[in-house]
Amino acid sequence: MYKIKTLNNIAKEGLELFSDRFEIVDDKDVNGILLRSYKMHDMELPSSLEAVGRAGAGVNNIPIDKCSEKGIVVFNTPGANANAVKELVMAGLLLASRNIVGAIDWAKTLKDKGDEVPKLVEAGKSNFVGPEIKGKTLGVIGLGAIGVLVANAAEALGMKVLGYDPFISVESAWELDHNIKKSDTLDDLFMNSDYISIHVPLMDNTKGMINDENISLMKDGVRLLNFSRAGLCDDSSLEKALESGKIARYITDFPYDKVLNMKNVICIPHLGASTPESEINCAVMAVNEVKDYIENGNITNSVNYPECNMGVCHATSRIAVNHKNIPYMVSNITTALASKNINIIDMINKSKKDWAYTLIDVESKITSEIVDELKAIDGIVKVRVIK
Ligand SMILES: NC(=O)C1=CN([C@@H]2O[C@H](COP(=O)(O)OP(=O)(O)OC[C@H]3O[C@@H](n4cnc5c(N)ncnc54)[C@H](O)[C@@H]3O)[C@@H](O)[C@H]2O)C=CC1
Ligand SMILES: O=C(O)C(=O)COP(=O)(O)O
Repeated sequence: MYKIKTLNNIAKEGLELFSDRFEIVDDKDVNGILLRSYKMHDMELPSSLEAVGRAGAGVNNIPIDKCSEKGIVVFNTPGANANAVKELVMAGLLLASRNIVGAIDWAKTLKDKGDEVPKLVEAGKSNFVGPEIKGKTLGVIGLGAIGVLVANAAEALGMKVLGYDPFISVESAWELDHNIKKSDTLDDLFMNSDYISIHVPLMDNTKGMINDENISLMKDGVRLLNFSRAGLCDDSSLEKALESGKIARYITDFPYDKVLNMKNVICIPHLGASTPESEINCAVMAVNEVKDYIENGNITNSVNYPECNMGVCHATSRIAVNHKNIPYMVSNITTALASKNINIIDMINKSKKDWAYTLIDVESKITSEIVDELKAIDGIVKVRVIK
């Protein structure tokens, strides 16, 4: 029986897809983990762990390098929550413009003022005037699953849209509305945008990408939206810019104490992916990925190991080997098998940056002696007998 542990609530529509070869348990020694935003960095990774499935996009809550070194494949669910985030970003654009939150708060103060309310409304409303988004320029940083949807939706609402993504995928480029202008540099986007929305992952090279230097290039009164991760904006730069009015409003899906105390900030409690549709999409995708990896050794949408698919095994046995992407691995593995007179009938070897994966179907039963021999090869970090 394969054991799966969930570290966050995972939609039942996903969990139900596990066959009766799987059980959801609360043990330590599990084959797979499913999670959303749970921070795994301080968690001990058991030697039994084969797969981590992030039902969502961002993987900064998972110790990817540590997982790679232990041969644990980390999956995410690209695009599965993108529409949910896009819809909230569209709301964010309007919240950034029309002082809707301030106005609603003020309207609540009129409670119990009887027949006076309509008169007070008409007298007070001029305090809450805010600009339209139509005709204004939105700069979208990161044109992946979410950025593309945001750019296209803003364009459909009459905005001019500038996009910046030096690593844009061919698929995203195909999806992008032809009216969206490419910004060759980030500086160019900062200088020409009335609204800026960030849709990049939090990584070492994107951390603090909104800082004093970049803010100084922005238009006075720019409105900034961050539905990606808190760490993309430098705290003290943000605080200064909001205080001076350089940034007129900051809308974020990632509240923390310091930002909650800043002026002109609207905080949403990380609701980007919190729709039933997105929760189901993410759970279904994550479960299918983890299940196919554990049962068949196939890898789809991993962030640390390469894509690999040999379907269901029809041979006598299948072995999966996670290893470093270094010379002689394939020859060492095949030599070890040949030395035991094991004939290979199908095989894939793929690599992704520093890590590689070899999936092999053979005509004989795999013994624990062969597994131990493979495990002893320098560079191999995990060996699994799938069948
Ligand atoms: N608020 C929420 O609930 C959610 C937040 N997110 C956040 O949004 C981020 C983006 O999500 P997706 O669009 O689904 O991911 P994605 O992987 O489809 O897109 C990310 C894009 O950023 C681009 N990129 C990377 N580094 C860049 C850089 N330095 N400058 C410009 N572009 C760069 C990539 O080329 C890629 O096209 C996630 O990493 C996550 O942090 C994602 C889902 C839900
Ligand atoms: O998918 C992402 O990156 C998100 O930020 C969504 O997080 P959640 O699944 O709502 O905890």
